[in-house]
Amino acid sequence: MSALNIENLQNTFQNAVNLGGSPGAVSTSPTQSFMNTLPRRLSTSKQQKILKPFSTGDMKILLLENVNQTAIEIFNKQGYQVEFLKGSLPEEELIEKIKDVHAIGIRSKTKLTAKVLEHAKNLVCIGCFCIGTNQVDLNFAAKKGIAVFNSPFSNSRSVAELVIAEIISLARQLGDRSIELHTGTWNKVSNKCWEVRGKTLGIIGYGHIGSQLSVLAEAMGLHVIYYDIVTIMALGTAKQVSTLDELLNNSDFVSLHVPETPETKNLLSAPQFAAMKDGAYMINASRGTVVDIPSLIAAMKAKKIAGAAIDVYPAEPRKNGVGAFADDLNKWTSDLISLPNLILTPHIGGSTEEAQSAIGIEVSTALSNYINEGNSVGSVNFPEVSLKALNYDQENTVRVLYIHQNIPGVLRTVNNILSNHNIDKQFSDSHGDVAYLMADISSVDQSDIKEIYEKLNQTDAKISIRLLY
Ligand SMILES: NC(=O)c1ccc[n+]([C@@H]2O[C@H](COP(=O)([O-])OP(=O)(O)OC[C@H]3O[C@@H](n4cnc5c(N)ncnc54)[C@H](O)[C@@H]3O)[C@@H](O)[C@H]2O)c1
Ligand SMILES: O=C(O)CC[C@@H](O)C(=O)O
Repeated sequence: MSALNIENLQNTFQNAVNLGGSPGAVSTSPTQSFMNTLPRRLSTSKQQKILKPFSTGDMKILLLENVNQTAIEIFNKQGYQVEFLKGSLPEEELIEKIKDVHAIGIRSKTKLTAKVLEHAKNLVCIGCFCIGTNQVDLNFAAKKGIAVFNSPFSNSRSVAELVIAEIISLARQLGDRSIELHTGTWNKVSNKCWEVRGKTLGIIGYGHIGSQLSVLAEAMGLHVIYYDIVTIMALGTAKQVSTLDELLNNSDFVSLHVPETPETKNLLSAPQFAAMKDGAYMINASRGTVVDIPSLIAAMKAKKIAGAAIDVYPAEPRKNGVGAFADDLNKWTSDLISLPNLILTPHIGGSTEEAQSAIGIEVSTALSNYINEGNSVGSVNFPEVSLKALNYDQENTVRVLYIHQNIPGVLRTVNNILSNHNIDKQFSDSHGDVAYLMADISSVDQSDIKEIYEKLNQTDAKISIRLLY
């Protein structure tokens, strides 16, 4: 059973009575000012009706990992109950907490595995307040009817700027000079310190971040080459190369911007470091699994690699704190931190005020749109379906949200159930094994709603149902 279903029908009916289909009742619902801030996908001159067939105060949102204040404000304006925690939670605590929440907001550390999601009886949607979604079992979530949203590019610029800073810092050994001076050592050297002008930057993964980095790097006089599994239009004078080896053989700096996938695990390991130019530099701000760290340590000890910057690690601490980054987390930590010209940062590539604020707004808005209207556009694991917002002229109209197994004959069954009413609009799409039907049906009396719900609930293909009005 999904969240806002039969158990919530009492609330549903109560709320319907409260609203009474009348615009005057809007003051009991979330503020219109918030709704006005939502980027509307379809404009209408009529006042949009706010669809919320549940008591908003019963809507529970759990926000972990210090999700930005902008998100809390948006959810508060909706009238939802928001619980906010600064860190992520260990599995057992997460399982307890997730049991009764309707939406959860996380960043990169919270692992929403099948085991955890199995306990999420009321969960309607998940917000990843970041780019990466590898921390969520996306297929399992979809099969449970849980839509997952992320922020695909709000922190791309922040990551690209960090990498630019690191390219110059590595070329000038800035980290080491700074540490030395902090401890009283004056070490004025130019040996193996370089300008970046005229050097070659090799970018692995030319997506949102890689291509931003390309533009910034060219502005500083670097030549840019890139390797990607798909053919992508080059920006500026950058050039795509056809093999990873070609990139590694020709780059003074190699920067990784690929997602975590089975194919990118240990993408850079001993053979790839061997293929790099002598004295080259490596930067990884993608995911910790992409670089085989013991091989990097060996290549740096052998002076094959002259410096590296790492922002992401195979295992990362759940929260900030002294002593959190140690051998019990990743067994090679002591070995790694002893290396010269190595910049280590605690997964802060996307951690700027600008990025976090934009992500907070973007993801909380997507979740609110999905909760309130059923609009799944932008979901990363779900069919993307949307219908024009209903307006107050459309009395007695109910929006049916029916998530179901993608098997033949379902639409016929559903349309039979809805056939006593006028189906004003209908939109259905599928994504793998899961399909999502959204329909606005008119001429529905309050007394019909429970019956429609119960009939849909008895269909074999049903994953979850919500009725909004
Ligand atoms: N350090 C941070 O704080 C931080 C912040 C944001 C994103 N990230 C990470 O950076 C990654 C990239 O972000 P993005 O927004 O540029 O993603 P994106 O999806 O826009 O681009 C990724 C690119 O990698 C390519 N790619 C995939 N597999 C590849 C492979 N095996 N070899 C070569 N290319 C491959 C894709 O074709 C795509 O062009 C994210 O998935 C995330 O894990 C880290
Ligand atoms: O903010 C985070 O925890 C993750 C940042 C980054 O890795 C992302 O995927 O956007």
